[in-house]
Amino acid sequence: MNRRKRFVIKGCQILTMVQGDKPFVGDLLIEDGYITRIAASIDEQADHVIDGIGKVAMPGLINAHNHAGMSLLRGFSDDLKLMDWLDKKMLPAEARMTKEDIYWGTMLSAAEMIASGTTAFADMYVQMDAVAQAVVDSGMRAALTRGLVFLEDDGGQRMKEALDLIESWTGAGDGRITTMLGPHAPYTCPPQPLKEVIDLARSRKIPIHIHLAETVEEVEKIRERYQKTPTEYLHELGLFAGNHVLLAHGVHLTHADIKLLCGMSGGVSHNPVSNLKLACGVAPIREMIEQGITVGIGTDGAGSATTLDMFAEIKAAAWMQKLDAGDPTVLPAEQALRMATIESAKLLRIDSEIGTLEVGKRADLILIDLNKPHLQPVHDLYSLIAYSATGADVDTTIVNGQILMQGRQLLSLSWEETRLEAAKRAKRLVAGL
Ligand SMILES: CSC[C@H]1O[C@@H](n2cnc3c(O)ncnc32)[C@H](O)[C@@H]1O
Ligand SMILES: [Zn+2]
Repeated sequence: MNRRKRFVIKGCQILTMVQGDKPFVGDLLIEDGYITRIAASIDEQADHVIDGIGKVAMPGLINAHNHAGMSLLRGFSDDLKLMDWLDKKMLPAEARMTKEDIYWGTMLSAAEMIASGTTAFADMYVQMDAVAQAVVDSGMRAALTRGLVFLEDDGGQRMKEALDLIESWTGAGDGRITTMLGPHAPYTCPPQPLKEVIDLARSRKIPIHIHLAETVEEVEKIRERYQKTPTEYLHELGLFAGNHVLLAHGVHLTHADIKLLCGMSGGVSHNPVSNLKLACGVAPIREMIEQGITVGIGTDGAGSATTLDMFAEIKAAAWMQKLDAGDPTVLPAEQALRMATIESAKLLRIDSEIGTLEVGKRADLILIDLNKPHLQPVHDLYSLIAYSATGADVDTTIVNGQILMQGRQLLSLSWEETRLEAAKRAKRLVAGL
Protein backbone atom coordinates (compact mmCIF):
# COMPACT_ATOMS: atom_id res chain seq x y z
CA MET A 1 0.00 0.00 0.00
CA ASN A 2 1.00 3.59 -0.65
CA ARG A 3 2.63 4.78 2.59
CA ARG A 4 3.45 8.42 2.04
CA LYS A 5 4.24 9.96 5.39
CA ARG A 6 3.99 13.63 4.48
CA PHE A 7 2.15 15.13 1.57
CA VAL A 8 0.36 18.31 0.55
CA ILE A 9 -2.88 18.66 -1.37
CA LYS A 10 -2.67 21.99 -3.18
CA GLY A 11 -5.20 24.41 -4.63
CA CYS A 12 -8.45 22.58 -3.85
CA GLN A 13 -11.76 24.01 -2.75
CA ILE A 14 -12.10 22.94 0.87
CA LEU A 15 -15.34 21.97 2.60
CA THR A 16 -14.33 21.38 6.20
CA MET A 17 -17.93 20.53 7.24
CA VAL A 18 -17.23 22.36 10.49
CA GLN A 19 -20.45 24.21 11.35
CA GLY A 20 -20.12 27.86 10.32
CA ASP A 21 -17.06 27.40 8.03
CA LYS A 22 -17.49 28.67 4.48
CA PRO A 23 -15.90 26.86 1.47
CA PHE A 24 -12.51 28.32 0.54
CA VAL A 25 -9.57 27.58 -1.76
CA GLY A 26 -6.45 26.30 -0.03
CA ASP A 27 -3.94 23.55 0.78
CA LEU A 28 -3.89 20.68 3.27
CA LEU A 29 -0.79 19.17 4.86
CA ILE A 30 -1.01 15.50 5.87
CA GLU A 31 1.64 14.04 8.19
CA ASP A 32 1.74 10.53 9.70
CA GLY A 33 -1.96 10.00 9.10
CA TYR A 34 -3.12 13.33 10.54
CA ILE A 35 -4.18 16.67 9.09
CA THR A 36 -1.49 18.99 10.43
CA ARG A 37 -2.21 22.24 8.55
CA ILE A 38 -4.99 23.79 6.51
CA ALA A 39 -4.15 27.16 4.97
CA ALA A 40 -4.55 29.34 1.89
CA SER A 41 -1.03 28.28 0.83
CA ILE A 42 1.41 25.74 2.31
CA ASP A 43 4.98 25.81 1.04
CA GLU A 44 6.52 23.30 3.44
CA GLN A 45 8.64 20.43 2.10
CA ALA A 46 6.68 17.24 1.52
CA ASP A 47 7.36 13.79 0.02
CA HIS A 48 4.64 14.34 -2.48
CA VAL A 49 2.22 16.96 -3.81
CA ILE A 50 -1.32 16.17 -4.94
CA ASP A 51 -2.76 18.65 -7.41
CA GLY A 52 -6.16 19.71 -6.04
CA ILE A 53 -6.96 22.34 -8.66
CA GLY A 54 -10.53 21.89 -9.92
CA LYS A 55 -11.28 19.47 -7.09
CA VAL A 56 -13.20 19.68 -3.83
CA ALA A 57 -11.65 18.29 -0.64
CA MET A 58 -14.13 17.17 1.99
CA PRO A 59 -14.27 14.63 4.82
CA GLY A 60 -14.69 11.05 3.65
CA LEU A 61 -18.29 9.85 3.77
CA ILE A 62 -19.22 7.61 6.70
CA ASN A 63 -21.67 4.80 6.09
CA ALA A 64 -23.40 4.33 9.45
CA HIS A 65 -25.08 0.99 8.70
CA ASN A 66 -23.86 -1.81 6.46
CA HIS A 67 -23.58 -5.57 6.12
CA ALA A 68 -20.54 -5.51 3.84
CA GLY A 69 -20.35 -9.26 3.18
CA MET A 70 -23.81 -9.07 1.62
CA SER A 71 -22.52 -7.46 -1.57
CA LEU A 72 -22.20 -11.03 -2.92
CA LEU A 73 -26.02 -11.13 -2.83
CA ARG A 74 -26.55 -7.84 -4.72
CA GLY A 75 -29.43 -8.07 -7.18
CA PHE A 76 -30.16 -11.71 -6.43
CA SER A 77 -33.64 -11.21 -4.96
CA ASP A 78 -35.07 -7.77 -5.51
CA ASP A 79 -38.69 -6.58 -5.37
CA LEU A 80 -39.72 -8.62 -2.31
CA LYS A 81 -41.15 -7.65 1.11
CA LEU A 82 -38.44 -7.37 3.78
CA MET A 83 -39.42 -10.45 5.79
CA ASP A 84 -39.75 -12.63 2.63
CA TRP A 85 -36.50 -11.23 1.27
CA LEU A 86 -34.71 -11.94 4.55
CA ASP A 87 -36.23 -15.31 5.51
CA LYS A 88 -36.60 -16.91 2.07
CA LYS A 89 -33.61 -15.52 0.20
CA MET A 90 -30.89 -13.83 2.29
CA LEU A 91 -30.75 -16.23 5.26
CA PRO A 92 -30.56 -19.43 3.11
CA ALA A 93 -27.81 -17.89 0.95
CA GLU A 94 -25.97 -16.58 4.02
CA ALA A 95 -26.13 -20.08 5.59
CA ARG A 96 -23.86 -21.25 2.75
CA MET A 97 -21.28 -18.49 3.23
CA THR A 98 -17.78 -19.54 4.24
CA LYS A 99 -15.28 -17.29 5.95
CA GLU A 100 -13.56 -16.78 2.59
CA ASP A 101 -16.85 -15.79 0.95
CA ILE A 102 -17.37 -13.14 3.62
CA TYR A 103 -13.80 -11.90 3.20
CA TRP A 104 -14.28 -11.44 -0.55
CA GLY A 105 -17.79 -9.99 -0.15
CA THR A 106 -16.33 -7.42 2.23
CA MET A 107 -13.44 -6.71 -0.16
CA LEU A 108 -15.97 -6.13 -2.95
CA SER A 109 -17.85 -3.71 -0.70
CA ALA A 110 -14.58 -2.03 0.28
CA ALA A 111 -13.70 -1.54 -3.39
CA GLU A 112 -17.11 -0.01 -4.04
CA MET A 113 -16.98 2.21 -0.95
CA ILE A 114 -13.44 3.48 -1.63
CA ALA A 115 -14.36 4.14 -5.28
CA SER A 116 -17.41 6.17 -4.22
CA GLY A 117 -15.82 8.23 -1.45
CA THR A 118 -16.71 6.30 1.69
CA THR A 119 -13.83 6.09 4.12
CA ALA A 120 -15.51 4.50 7.18
CA PHE A 121 -18.46 2.23 7.83
CA ALA A 122 -20.35 0.52 10.64
CA ASP A 123 -20.84 -3.16 9.92
CA MET A 124 -22.96 -5.93 11.43
CA TYR A 125 -22.35 -9.43 10.17
CA VAL A 126 -20.98 -12.89 11.02
CA GLN A 127 -17.49 -14.44 10.61
CA MET A 128 -16.12 -11.11 11.74
CA ASP A 129 -12.48 -12.21 11.63
CA ALA A 130 -12.89 -12.27 7.85
CA VAL A 131 -14.55 -8.85 7.82
CA ALA A 132 -11.86 -7.38 10.06
CA GLN A 133 -9.09 -8.84 7.87
CA ALA A 134 -10.71 -7.25 4.81
CA VAL A 135 -10.84 -3.90 6.61
CA VAL A 136 -7.15 -4.18 7.52
CA ASP A 137 -6.21 -5.22 3.96
CA SER A 138 -8.33 -2.62 2.14
CA GLY A 139 -7.15 0.26 4.35
CA MET A 140 -10.66 1.38 5.32
CA ARG A 141 -11.90 2.40 8.76
CA ALA A 142 -14.77 0.46 10.36
CA ALA A 143 -16.82 -0.09 13.52
CA LEU A 144 -17.43 -3.85 13.52
CA THR A 145 -20.19 -5.84 15.18
CA ARG A 146 -20.93 -9.57 15.30
CA GLY A 147 -24.70 -9.72 14.62
CA LEU A 148 -26.52 -11.62 17.38
CA VAL A 149 -29.75 -13.49 16.57
CA PHE A 150 -31.00 -15.32 19.67
CA LEU A 151 -33.71 -17.49 18.13
CA GLU A 152 -32.12 -20.81 19.08
CA ASP A 153 -29.78 -21.93 21.84
CA ASP A 154 -26.19 -22.31 20.62
CA GLY A 155 -24.55 -22.82 24.00
CA GLY A 156 -23.13 -19.28 24.00
CA GLN A 157 -21.15 -19.62 20.75
CA ARG A 158 -22.46 -16.36 19.18
CA MET A 159 -21.65 -14.34 22.31
CA LYS A 160 -18.20 -15.91 22.44
CA GLU A 161 -17.59 -14.80 18.84
CA ALA A 162 -18.88 -11.29 19.61
CA LEU A 163 -16.49 -10.98 22.56
CA ASP A 164 -13.60 -12.54 20.60
CA LEU A 165 -14.06 -9.87 17.92
CA ILE A 166 -13.85 -7.13 20.54
CA GLU A 167 -10.87 -8.73 22.27
CA SER A 168 -8.87 -9.52 19.13
CA TRP A 169 -9.57 -6.66 16.73
CA THR A 170 -10.27 -3.44 18.68
CA GLY A 171 -7.58 -0.95 17.61
CA ALA A 172 -6.23 -3.15 14.79
CA GLY A 173 -5.12 -1.65 11.47
CA ASP A 174 -3.34 1.30 13.13
CA GLY A 175 -6.49 2.09 15.11
CA ARG A 176 -8.82 1.92 12.10
CA ILE A 177 -10.97 -0.80 13.65
CA THR A 178 -13.35 -0.18 16.53
CA THR A 179 -15.92 -2.68 17.79
CA MET A 180 -19.47 -2.82 19.10
CA LEU A 181 -21.97 -5.40 20.36
CA GLY A 182 -24.73 -6.19 17.86
CA PRO A 183 -28.04 -7.66 19.00
CA HIS A 184 -29.70 -7.87 15.56
CA ALA A 185 -33.23 -6.53 16.17
CA PRO A 186 -36.09 -6.57 18.71
CA TYR A 187 -37.81 -9.40 16.81
CA THR A 188 -34.72 -11.67 16.85
CA CYS A 189 -33.66 -10.92 20.43
CA PRO A 190 -35.92 -12.12 23.30
CA PRO A 191 -35.77 -10.19 26.60
CA GLN A 192 -33.37 -12.36 28.59
CA PRO A 193 -30.38 -12.59 26.20
CA LEU A 194 -30.97 -9.03 25.06
CA LYS A 195 -30.87 -7.70 28.63
CA GLU A 196 -27.63 -9.62 29.23
CA VAL A 197 -26.04 -7.95 26.17
CA ILE A 198 -27.31 -4.51 27.22
CA ASP A 199 -25.94 -4.89 30.76
CA LEU A 200 -22.61 -6.24 29.54
CA ALA A 201 -22.25 -3.38 27.05
CA ARG A 202 -22.95 -0.83 29.79
CA SER A 203 -20.52 -2.36 32.26
CA ARG A 204 -17.73 -2.64 29.67
CA LYS A 205 -18.57 0.67 27.89
CA ILE A 206 -19.00 -1.09 24.54
CA PRO A 207 -21.34 0.65 22.06
CA ILE A 208 -24.36 -1.26 20.72
CA HIS A 209 -25.51 -1.48 17.07
CA ILE A 210 -29.11 -2.75 16.53
CA HIS A 211 -31.89 -2.58 13.91
CA LEU A 212 -35.04 -0.83 15.14
CA ALA A 213 -38.59 -0.36 13.82
CA GLU A 214 -37.80 -0.96 10.18
CA THR A 215 -41.22 -2.27 9.10
CA VAL A 216 -44.88 -2.28 10.10
CA GLU A 217 -44.60 -6.09 10.43
CA GLU A 218 -41.89 -5.66 13.07
CA VAL A 219 -44.07 -3.25 15.05
CA GLU A 220 -47.02 -5.68 14.88
CA LYS A 221 -44.87 -8.65 15.90
CA ILE A 222 -43.47 -6.85 18.95
CA ARG A 223 -46.93 -5.53 19.91
CA GLU A 224 -48.30 -9.09 19.75
CA ARG A 225 -45.42 -10.55 21.81
CA TYR A 226 -44.88 -7.85 24.42
CA GLN A 227 -47.75 -5.29 24.07
CA LYS A 228 -45.16 -2.58 23.43
CA THR A 229 -43.61 -0.66 20.54
CA PRO A 230 -40.11 -1.90 19.57
CA THR A 231 -38.65 1.29 21.09
CA GLU A 232 -40.55 0.79 24.37
CA TYR A 233 -39.31 -2.82 24.40
CA LEU A 234 -35.67 -1.70 24.14
CA HIS A 235 -36.19 1.19 26.54
CA GLU A 236 -37.70 -1.03 29.24
CA LEU A 237 -34.73 -3.41 28.97
CA GLY A 238 -32.52 -0.41 29.77
CA LEU A 239 -30.86 0.01 26.37
CA PHE A 240 -30.82 3.80 26.41
CA ALA A 241 -29.62 4.18 30.00
CA GLY A 242 -25.84 4.55 30.00
CA ASN A 243 -25.16 2.88 26.63
CA HIS A 244 -23.96 4.42 23.38
CA VAL A 245 -26.42 3.02 20.81
CA LEU A 246 -26.39 3.04 17.01
CA LEU A 247 -29.99 2.41 15.90
CA ALA A 248 -30.43 1.35 12.27
CA HIS A 249 -33.60 2.62 10.51
CA GLY A 250 -36.07 3.95 13.11
CA VAL A 251 -38.76 4.18 10.42
CA HIS A 252 -41.83 3.41 12.53
CA LEU A 253 -41.41 5.52 15.63
CA THR A 254 -44.31 7.21 17.43
CA HIS A 255 -43.97 10.68 18.96
CA ALA A 256 -43.73 8.94 22.34
CA ASP A 257 -40.95 6.66 21.02
CA ILE A 258 -38.97 9.69 19.87
CA LYS A 259 -39.34 11.22 23.36
CA LEU A 260 -37.83 8.00 24.79
CA LEU A 261 -34.77 8.49 22.57
CA CYS A 262 -34.21 12.12 23.62
CA GLY A 263 -30.91 12.52 25.44
CA MET A 264 -29.60 9.13 24.32
CA SER A 265 -25.91 8.71 23.53
CA GLY A 266 -25.60 7.67 19.86
CA GLY A 267 -28.61 8.03 17.57
CA VAL A 268 -30.12 6.77 14.35
CA SER A 269 -28.65 5.67 11.03
CA HIS A 270 -31.15 6.72 8.38
CA ASN A 271 -30.98 4.37 5.36
CA PRO A 272 -33.29 6.02 2.84
CA VAL A 273 -32.56 3.99 -0.32
CA SER A 274 -33.18 0.67 1.44
CA ASN A 275 -36.33 2.12 3.07
CA LEU A 276 -37.58 3.29 -0.33
CA LYS A 277 -36.78 0.09 -2.18
CA LEU A 278 -38.30 -2.20 0.46
CA ALA A 279 -41.23 0.25 0.81
CA CYS A 280 -40.66 0.39 4.56
CA GLY A 281 -41.78 3.99 4.92
CA VAL A 282 -40.39 7.45 5.63
CA ALA A 283 -38.41 7.69 8.85
CA PRO A 284 -39.43 10.71 10.97
CA ILE A 285 -35.93 12.14 10.95
CA ARG A 286 -37.02 15.81 10.94
CA GLU A 287 -38.77 15.27 14.26
CA MET A 288 -35.79 13.32 15.64
CA ILE A 289 -33.38 16.10 14.66
CA GLU A 290 -35.71 18.74 16.15
CA GLN A 291 -35.65 16.76 19.40
CA GLY A 292 -31.83 16.79 19.41
CA ILE A 293 -31.31 13.16 18.35
CA THR A 294 -28.22 12.56 16.19
CA VAL A 295 -29.15 11.26 12.73
CA GLY A 296 -26.47 9.94 10.37
CA ILE A 297 -26.76 8.16 7.05
CA GLY A 298 -26.11 4.57 5.99
CA THR A 299 -26.84 2.30 3.07
CA ASP A 300 -27.72 -1.01 4.78
CA GLY A 301 -26.28 -4.02 2.90
CA ALA A 302 -25.94 -4.03 -0.87
CA GLY A 303 -28.37 -6.98 -0.79
CA SER A 304 -31.17 -4.47 -0.12
CA ALA A 305 -29.80 -1.04 -1.05
CA THR A 306 -28.20 -2.53 -4.23
CA THR A 307 -25.32 -0.04 -4.14
CA LEU A 308 -23.15 1.43 -1.40
CA ASP A 309 -22.97 4.87 -3.04
CA MET A 310 -23.47 7.34 -0.18
CA PHE A 311 -24.11 10.16 -2.69
CA ALA A 312 -27.33 8.33 -3.66
CA GLU A 313 -28.28 8.15 0.03
CA ILE A 314 -27.59 11.87 0.53
CA LYS A 315 -29.95 12.75 -2.34
CA ALA A 316 -32.59 10.25 -1.22
CA ALA A 317 -32.46 11.52 2.38
CA ALA A 318 -32.99 15.13 1.34
CA TRP A 319 -35.60 14.45 -1.33
CA MET A 320 -37.64 12.02 0.77
CA GLN A 321 -37.99 14.56 3.57
CA LYS A 322 -38.85 17.38 1.17
CA LEU A 323 -41.59 15.26 -0.41
CA ASP A 324 -42.87 14.03 2.94
CA ALA A 325 -43.05 17.58 4.33
CA GLY A 326 -44.40 19.03 1.08
CA ASP A 327 -41.71 21.63 1.59
CA PRO A 328 -38.48 21.89 -0.46
CA THR A 329 -36.80 24.01 2.21
CA VAL A 330 -36.45 21.13 4.68
CA LEU A 331 -33.20 19.12 4.97
CA PRO A 332 -31.05 21.41 2.80
CA ALA A 333 -27.90 20.21 1.00
CA GLU A 334 -25.40 21.26 3.67
CA GLN A 335 -27.35 19.45 6.39
CA ALA A 336 -27.58 16.28 4.29
CA LEU A 337 -23.79 16.35 3.78
CA ARG A 338 -23.28 16.90 7.49
CA MET A 339 -25.41 13.83 8.23
CA ALA A 340 -23.20 11.69 5.95
CA THR A 341 -19.99 12.95 7.60
CA ILE A 342 -19.81 14.35 11.14
CA GLU A 343 -23.24 13.13 12.29
CA SER A 344 -22.43 9.57 11.17
CA ALA A 345 -19.03 9.89 12.90
CA LYS A 346 -20.88 10.66 16.16
CA LEU A 347 -22.90 7.45 15.76
CA LEU A 348 -19.68 5.43 15.38
CA ARG A 349 -18.30 7.34 18.42
CA ILE A 350 -15.26 8.48 16.45
CA ASP A 351 -16.20 12.12 15.86
CA SER A 352 -13.16 13.30 17.80
CA GLU A 353 -11.02 11.59 15.13
CA ILE A 354 -12.90 12.01 11.82
CA GLY A 355 -15.98 13.58 10.22
CA THR A 356 -14.62 17.10 9.60
CA LEU A 357 -11.42 18.48 8.08
CA GLU A 358 -9.64 20.00 11.07
CA VAL A 359 -6.04 20.16 12.20
CA GLY A 360 -5.42 17.27 14.62
CA LYS A 361 -8.00 14.99 13.07
CA ARG A 362 -7.16 11.82 11.15
CA ALA A 363 -6.62 12.37 7.42
CA ASP A 364 -9.77 10.63 6.16
CA LEU A 365 -10.81 12.70 3.15
CA ILE A 366 -11.83 12.64 -0.47
CA LEU A 367 -11.22 14.76 -3.55
CA ILE A 368 -14.14 15.21 -5.94
CA ASP A 369 -13.34 16.14 -9.53
CA LEU A 370 -15.52 19.03 -10.71
CA ASN A 371 -14.24 18.84 -14.28
CA LYS A 372 -17.43 17.13 -15.48
CA PRO A 373 -20.43 18.44 -17.44
CA HIS A 374 -22.87 17.70 -14.59
CA LEU A 375 -20.67 19.52 -12.05
CA GLN A 376 -20.46 22.88 -13.85
CA PRO A 377 -20.97 25.75 -13.24
CA VAL A 378 -20.20 26.10 -9.55
CA HIS A 379 -22.72 28.31 -7.76
CA ASP A 380 -23.04 26.55 -4.42
CA LEU A 381 -20.63 23.77 -3.52
CA TYR A 382 -22.94 22.14 -0.97
CA SER A 383 -25.77 21.89 -3.53
CA LEU A 384 -23.43 20.66 -6.23
CA ILE A 385 -21.96 17.90 -4.08
CA ALA A 386 -25.25 16.82 -2.45
CA TYR A 387 -27.52 16.98 -5.49
CA SER A 388 -25.35 16.70 -8.63
CA ALA A 389 -22.31 14.58 -7.70
CA THR A 390 -22.23 10.79 -7.67
CA GLY A 391 -19.73 8.34 -6.26
CA ALA A 392 -18.09 8.09 -9.69
CA ASP A 393 -16.96 11.73 -9.39
CA VAL A 394 -14.63 10.91 -6.51
CA ASP A 395 -11.05 11.08 -7.79
CA THR A 396 -9.04 10.40 -4.63
CA THR A 397 -9.83 8.61 -1.36
CA ILE A 398 -7.52 8.85 1.66
CA VAL A 399 -7.88 7.03 5.00
CA ASN A 400 -5.52 7.57 7.94
CA GLY A 401 -3.20 9.41 5.57
CA GLN A 402 -2.99 6.42 3.20
CA ILE A 403 -4.04 7.02 -0.40
CA LEU A 404 -6.49 4.21 -1.20
CA MET A 405 -7.54 5.60 -4.59
CA GLN A 406 -5.99 8.25 -6.82
CA GLY A 407 -7.09 9.22 -10.31
CA ARG A 408 -9.79 6.55 -9.77
CA GLN A 409 -7.16 3.80 -9.53
CA LEU A 410 -7.71 1.55 -6.52
CA LEU A 411 -4.33 1.25 -4.80
CA SER A 412 -4.93 -0.82 -1.67
CA LEU A 413 -6.53 -3.85 -3.31
CA SER A 414 -6.45 -5.72 -6.58
CA TRP A 415 -9.71 -4.94 -8.32
CA GLU A 416 -9.22 -7.77 -10.81
CA GLU A 417 -8.72 -10.39 -8.10
CA THR A 418 -11.64 -9.00 -6.04
CA ARG A 419 -13.98 -9.03 -9.03
CA LEU A 420 -13.11 -12.61 -10.02
CA GLU A 421 -13.32 -13.99 -6.46
CA ALA A 422 -16.64 -12.22 -5.82
CA ALA A 423 -18.24 -13.38 -9.08
CA LYS A 424 -17.21 -17.00 -8.56
CA ARG A 425 -18.42 -17.13 -4.95
CA ALA A 426 -21.68 -15.25 -5.57
CA LYS A 427 -22.72 -17.79 -8.19
CA ARG A 428 -22.27 -20.71 -5.81
CA LEU A 429 -24.14 -19.03 -2.94
CA VAL A 430 -27.39 -18.51 -4.85
CA ALA A 431 -27.43 -21.69 -6.99
CA GLY A 432 -30.90 -23.26 -6.78
CA LEU A 433 -32.34 -20.68 -4.36
C1 LIG B 1 -26.78 -11.54 12.04
S1 LIG B 1 -25.81 -10.57 10.99
C2 LIG B 1 -26.89 -9.36 10.30
C3 LIG B 1 -28.09 -9.92 9.60
O1 LIG B 1 -28.89 -8.84 9.21
C4 LIG B 1 -29.51 -9.16 8.01
N1 LIG B 1 -30.04 -7.95 7.37
C5 LIG B 1 -29.60 -7.34 6.27
N2 LIG B 1 -30.36 -6.28 5.98
C6 LIG B 1 -31.30 -6.23 6.95
C7 LIG B 1 -32.37 -5.37 7.20
O2 LIG B 1 -32.66 -4.35 6.42
N3 LIG B 1 -33.15 -5.61 8.27
C8 LIG B 1 -32.90 -6.65 9.07
N4 LIG B 1 -31.88 -7.51 8.89
C9 LIG B 1 -31.11 -7.29 7.82
C10 LIG B 1 -28.44 -9.84 7.23
O3 LIG B 1 -28.98 -10.58 6.18
C11 LIG B 1 -27.77 -10.68 8.31
O4 LIG B 1 -28.37 -11.95 8.36
ZN1 LIG C 1 -29.34 -3.72 8.25
